[in-house]
Amino acid sequence: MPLGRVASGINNIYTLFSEENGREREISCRIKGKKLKEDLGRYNPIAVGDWVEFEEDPRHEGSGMIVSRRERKNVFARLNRKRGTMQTIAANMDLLVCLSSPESPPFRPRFIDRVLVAAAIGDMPVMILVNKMDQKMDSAMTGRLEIYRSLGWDVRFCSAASGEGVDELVESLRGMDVAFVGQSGVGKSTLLNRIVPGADLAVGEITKKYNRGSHTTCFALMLKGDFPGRLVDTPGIREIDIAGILPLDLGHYFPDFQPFLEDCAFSPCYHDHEPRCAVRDAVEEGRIHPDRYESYLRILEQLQGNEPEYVRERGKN
Ligand SMILES: Nc1nc2c(ncn2[C@@H]2O[C@H](COP(=O)(O)OP(=O)(O)OP(=O)(O)O)[C@@H](O)[C@H]2O)c(=O)[nH]1
Ligand SMILES: [Zn+2]
Repeated sequence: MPLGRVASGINNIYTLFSEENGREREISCRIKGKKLKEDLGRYNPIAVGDWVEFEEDPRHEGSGMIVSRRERKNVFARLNRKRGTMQTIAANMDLLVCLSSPESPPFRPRFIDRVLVAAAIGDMPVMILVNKMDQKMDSAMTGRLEIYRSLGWDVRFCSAASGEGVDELVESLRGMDVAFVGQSGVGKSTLLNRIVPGADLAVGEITKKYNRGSHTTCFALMLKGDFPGRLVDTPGIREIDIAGILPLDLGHYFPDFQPFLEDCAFSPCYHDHEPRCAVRDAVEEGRIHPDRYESYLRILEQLQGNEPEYVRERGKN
């Protein structure tokens, strides 16, 4: 059965990229029988980046039915709070680029921390990319970026507007499947238009009143066009709610906590109220940045408020 890559999905109609005799075709598909066996009551059983098997309709060239989904190597997903289900934003990516900006919208390390946790749960590697490097960066921001770098994340800078840093970025992404996430208005569409000429993504004006962008992209979208590798644009995200892990395991998704996790007096330890907690001691001693610890506490609180059935559900698949 032919294999296709999910490039977009709107209102249960999916566009697949499928290669046939070295030629790329687009197939418009629905899910056969409306449900896949891989569908575990998720917000979306199929996500951009998925590999799926499909049957083409012999009477309508270019349209067909998705029959099954291949196992995923990784996912980037969040909890859709309204529906209480996991929403997969992209699957099978070599890299997730977490895009941010210094001033408009303002730098939000708390958001980046959530992206890093969600990506780690789904086994997706992350690059932290600061766009709009023409804007002013304060010392709190550069300090935070330095922490990410020291913890092993690739931290880069560019300006989609002027083009500075973009060539180096493109060089580092060559041949990879890469999804871009970020808050609305950080410049994803501007950057992708620059990287993939002809991508023609809508660029929104920053809503000045709130100093944040409005939603001009509606769904994740795998771009066509001239790039060696697949690039995926995602809608501007305001919040990322974490799910798929037990609250007690959250500390393992903070690499800066790793050296201390074994030394807490109580086991298990939530690292929030227990006496003689090695993580809290490390915060006191300045060995863990207090702001990273604050991110941890907020995510912990959110996880503890999740419905029980979404706590245990694995982030993957
Ligand atoms: N100063 C500056 N402005 C930029 C840069 N890159 C993009 N912008 C501006 O930022 C605004 C938002 O850009 P978009 O590309 O629409 O942002 P987005 O992240 O795609 O936003 P959503 O579609 O809402 O997710 C636009 O007015 C861009 O012109 C940059 O490097 N520097
Ligand atoms: Zn502890």
